[in-house]
Amino acid sequence: MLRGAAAPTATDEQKKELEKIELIKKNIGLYPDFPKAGVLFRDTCTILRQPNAFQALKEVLVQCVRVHFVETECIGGLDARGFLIGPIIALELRIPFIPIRKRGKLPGKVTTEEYTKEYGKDAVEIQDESVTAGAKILLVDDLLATGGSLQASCNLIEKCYGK
Ligand SMILES: O=P(O)(O)OC[C@H]1O[C@H](OP(=O)(O)OP(=O)(O)O)[C@H](O)[C@@H]1O
Ligand SMILES: Nc1ncnc2[nH]cnc12
Repeated sequence: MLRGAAAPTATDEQKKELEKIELIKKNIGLYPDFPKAGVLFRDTCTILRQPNAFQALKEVLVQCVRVHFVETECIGGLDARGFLIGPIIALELRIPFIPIRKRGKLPGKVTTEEYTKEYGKDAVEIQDESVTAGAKILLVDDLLATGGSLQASCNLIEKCYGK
């Protein structure tokens, strides 16, 4: 910024976006010591009880994909809470939604990846037939803690030759 120039002000569009983000944040439930001592559990499902907040979430995420992830060809969602958010984005963008599930839930030929999370171990799976080689898949979930679930899901996509 030039010395003496006025500080840039947010456009009306940006202000609306920030209001939506505030509304979303306000509607996330906080539960200390769940499911075990020392974990602050952020309950994103509380957003779904407030249609205005849920609508704002959809709009913010769809806009984010349109602006920042323009090459997206598929949305991949993580079990279970990524299934609440991913499909509404995919439908709005008219692109496929691919579920990444916990071990043992998907039929047919699957690829598996094990990982460690904030409070335990787990494994995720994807149906091999759901990934076209080279497809650009944007992964969606409600929350990052250690990042283990998301990293494992990225590994899965790469094992199946997706991007
Ligand atoms: O970044 P991480 O440490 O991997 O943690 C984040 C993940 O943990 C939660 O899911 P969880 O595995 O508890 O499953 P759920 O959605 O079925 O409750 C959350 O919805 C993310 O998927
Ligand atoms: N802190 C947290 N809140 C909600 N879900 C979680 N999954 C892993 N860590 C979590």
